[in-house]
Amino acid sequence: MTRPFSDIRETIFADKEVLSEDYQPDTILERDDEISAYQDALKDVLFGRNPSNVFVYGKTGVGKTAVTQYMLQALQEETATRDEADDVHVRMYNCNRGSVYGAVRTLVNSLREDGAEQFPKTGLSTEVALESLYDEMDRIGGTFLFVFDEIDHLSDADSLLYEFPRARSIGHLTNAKVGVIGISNNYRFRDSLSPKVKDTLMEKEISFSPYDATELRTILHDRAADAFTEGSCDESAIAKCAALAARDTGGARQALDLLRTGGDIAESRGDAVVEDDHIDAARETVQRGRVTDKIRDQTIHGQLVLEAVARLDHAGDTPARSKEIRERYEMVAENHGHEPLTTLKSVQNHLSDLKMLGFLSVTEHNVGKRGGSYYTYELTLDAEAVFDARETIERERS
Ligand SMILES: Nc1ncnc2c1ncn2[C@@H]1O[C@H](COP(=O)(O)OP(=O)(O)OP(=O)(O)O)[C@@H](O)[C@H]1O
Repeated sequence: MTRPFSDIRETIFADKEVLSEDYQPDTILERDDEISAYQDALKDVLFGRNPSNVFVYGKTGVGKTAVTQYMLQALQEETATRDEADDVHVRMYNCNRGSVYGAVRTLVNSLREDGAEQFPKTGLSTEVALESLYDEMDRIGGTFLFVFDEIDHLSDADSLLYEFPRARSIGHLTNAKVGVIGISNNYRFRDSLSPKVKDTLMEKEISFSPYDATELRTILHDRAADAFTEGSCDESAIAKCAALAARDTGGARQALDLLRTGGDIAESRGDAVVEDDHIDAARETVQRGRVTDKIRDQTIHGQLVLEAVARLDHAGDTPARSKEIRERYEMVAENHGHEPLTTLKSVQNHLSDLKMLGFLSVTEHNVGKRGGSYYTYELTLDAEAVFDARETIERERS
């Protein structure tokens, strides 16, 4: 046998990185309206004015993060050329399951000079953390734009969002200005905020709609030109990825996943060109990954409630009532080292969210003449798929 690896050649991919999740495209296609809304929302920064707060929402994979990064980079480049504009400092924070304290602490540390003492993980109050943040911001000066991705995952987002927009007017900041950009794919997040916060955070709302097949095709076509060697990706395979993703999530991430996985499959089969049947084969793999992503998008307690239903399902104990699910949820939460939510109502709220997202189905049961009723819940996906996803997510966290 020849030496392992020695006869493997790159054939299909010219630059596979271009199809990866982390790749930041140079150009954003098919989002002209959103780009112009963003430009409008942030243009005050060019004139040294306090930035408006921006709330960006839309389903997963529709370009919220990509467009935000693109706009902020363009803004930084433009302000650097203008005398009247302050320096713009951008910090992006993913709120996945975090607390306000954790968010502020991360921001403080990111602003401290290299080698400076890190802000403590515990032991201080959020107020102290905020004071330190304001000190750092005033020391540096300029305009700060804090991007909170998945802002709906932040416990007590309301208090943070109340705080920042007022920091300057109540004298916490003198030398610095601050704007908040909140990104979310949970349309109901808005309703959970207090009216005062709604008024300030929602100064500018930018809504991203799902892509249609034609738009996705344009995006994929552009990426494929760099990702694949010439002639190694069939135009009809691209159209197929676009059509499948448009019918399902309307997200570019799913379309790109299909194309990359299709390329992997073609490569592993030793085929020279990515064609429709490679995309068909990619569908199942991508689908499995999507379940994990969808679960990852839920708050930690939403995930634990889902895992509890999956454990009941696995033991043949579904359909189950919310009380039974709550008992199992408490065990699951403790096993994973989380303090369980204390009220039945909060578990029921998670059950209704999980139902809305299509993870669970619900049956209403009417009892007695007086018309009392109760609900039972069942899992709509495979319990094993939930266990696999939860394991992956727990592994990532540790
Ligand atoms: N208009 C576009 N042009 C080029 N690439 C795009 C476009 N929209 C999305 N993408 C690509 O699709 C992928 C997903 O986009 P992005 O991360 O911005 O989605 P998102 O809306 O922030 O989703 P989520 O809410 O799941 O984080 C990224 O790899 C991004 O580069």
